[in-house]
Amino acid sequence: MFRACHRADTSLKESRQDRRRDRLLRTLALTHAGAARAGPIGIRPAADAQRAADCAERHRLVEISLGAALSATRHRGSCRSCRCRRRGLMVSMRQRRNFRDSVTDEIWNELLLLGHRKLFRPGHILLHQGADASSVIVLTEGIVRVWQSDDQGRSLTMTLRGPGEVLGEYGVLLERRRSASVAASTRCAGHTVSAAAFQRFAERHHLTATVLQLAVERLEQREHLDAGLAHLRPESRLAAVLVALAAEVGSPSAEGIRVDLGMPREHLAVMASMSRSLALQVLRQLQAAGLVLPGRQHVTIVDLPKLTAVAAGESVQGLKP
Ligand SMILES: Nc1ncnc2c1ncn2[C@@H]1O[C@@H]2COP(=O)(O)O[C@H]2[C@H]1O
Repeated sequence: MFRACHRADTSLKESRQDRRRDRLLRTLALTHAGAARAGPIGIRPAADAQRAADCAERHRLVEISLGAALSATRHRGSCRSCRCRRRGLMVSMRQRRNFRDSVTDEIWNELLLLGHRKLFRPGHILLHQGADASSVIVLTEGIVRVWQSDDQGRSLTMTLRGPGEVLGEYGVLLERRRSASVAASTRCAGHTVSAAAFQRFAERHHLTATVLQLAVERLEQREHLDAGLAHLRPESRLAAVLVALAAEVGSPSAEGIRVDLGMPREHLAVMASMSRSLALQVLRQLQAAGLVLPGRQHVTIVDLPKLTAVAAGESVQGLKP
């Protein structure tokens, strides 16, 4: 009787252990499939395995978007979408406010309806410096490069701008010629709205001040960056430029925050006020320290919190001072 009970008890225990092991293996296999790069997400019951895999995918995105630290406000967070209570260090990214963020869906859609949609190939020039400002382009997809040419024909890239921006607004609202040229860095789509229609739209919705305020904020940020550049070491200068571009047009990718430059990497040198050879050397140093992954026409920021620290002039492990 005792033996029978003991056997029954043992086989119960074994089958429980087997089931637990099975669950574990299935869960790990599923989560591993879904989260090869997401890191451990804990062991869950088999019934939850699919949800765990979905969650791992979401986590990766959550982590990447939150991991894109610009504001360096670190906090402990958990995944709200699946309530799996996965805790970790998360950092919130403060992306630049643009026109799209400043208006309701209704107003944005009304603006799009005022124009006609156009597609632009990489390299296409949307606005020419010095030309009459007869329209604005409401950018809905892609990234553009803004640059100015000086009297000697040298061009200075000022910034990159992304979807949700109104391009050519300075000339139209201030009734001036184009202050800069704008070209598509990637494939772009936008709605061209005539100057008169945009002015009426901005007045109707009391948006003239908002558009000008966004422009002033942008110019102030550029001035702030330029002022900082003068005092910083080369690696901090380049890091500051990359961090600023990430705030403008960075998008989450599997490796980190991808910044599509739409120009050879050497052009970053001009933005960071240094020679091309020095810029390439610094990029290699940042790459060796695991902070960035340079591509042909893009740079992926692998560790934005550290790059932000470098931009602020702090010393970072792995980067030679
Ligand atoms: N410093 C800048 N930062 C961002 N965008 C700019 C900057 N300078 C010019 N632009 C944009 O480039 C456009 C060129 O034509 P506009 O001057 O009409 O309007 C300008 C802005 O939309």
